[in-house]
Amino acid sequence: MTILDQLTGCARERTVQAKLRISLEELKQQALSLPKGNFTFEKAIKKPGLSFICECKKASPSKGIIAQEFPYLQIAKDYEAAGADCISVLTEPKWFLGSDQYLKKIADAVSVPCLRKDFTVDEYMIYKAKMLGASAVLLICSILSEEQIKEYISICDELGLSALVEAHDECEVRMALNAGARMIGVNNRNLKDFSVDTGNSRRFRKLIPPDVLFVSESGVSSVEDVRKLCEIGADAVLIGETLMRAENKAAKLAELRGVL
Ligand SMILES: O=P(O)(O)OC[C@@H](O)[C@@H](O)c1c[nH]c2ccccc12
Repeated sequence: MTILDQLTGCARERTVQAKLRISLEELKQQALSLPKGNFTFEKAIKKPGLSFICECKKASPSKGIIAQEFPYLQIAKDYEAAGADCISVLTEPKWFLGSDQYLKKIADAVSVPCLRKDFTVDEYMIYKAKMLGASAVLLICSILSEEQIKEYISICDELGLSALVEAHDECEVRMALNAGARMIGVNNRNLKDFSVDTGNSRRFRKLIPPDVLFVSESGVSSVEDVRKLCEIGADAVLIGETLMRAENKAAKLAELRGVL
């Protein structure tokens, strides 16, 4: 079994457990009774220039523990103060050591839009993301069918959430486009073997039409990486590990944004 199979299996199991506490119908009703979102995540990325999505992540399956100390609220506030356009929060508990509560507390404390970074395998998780204060959810092509992506995008539309549809190869980019994605994240990391190649973003950029937002995800570690991604016309970069390992996150973000 690959790690991706295990991650999706766990996400299904978490959903089964959560449904015992609150049924899908009840959660759906609660989520739909909240004020509709305003697609703020997409809007933040649409602004001219390269946008920065900064990630709060304690650990990952490929790197183990990345941050021994994890004052997630302070990290999120530092990101915001240093000019992050959006914040990505891992909620997957087992491999990424994330938590729904991290997202809820961060979304309450900052005014930039937050992405629920998790392995969405059930519509339940989208309603839950809304309840937690997220402005966007991640839909990973390699674990979903085109039909599911379509269906989940329409649930997001109903809630005013943005969907970041993640693709790792040409076939998945086409699948995302066919499903009506307005925002595609090209993952430079292969979730099957964890190899990283920022050339993915360069290769797939031309497949993505100009009216679809293009986010380059993973493995961005230097000003040079950022400059190259800017050159190919990325709308945003999603950076986790590089920021999480930096002692001074604000300074690191300023350096990557070219402000220093
Ligand atoms: O830490 P990095 O290499 O900067 O990567 C961030 C982000 O792209 C990565 O965490 C990620 C990309 N796709 C995912 C899907 C699930 C969990 C995590 C991810």
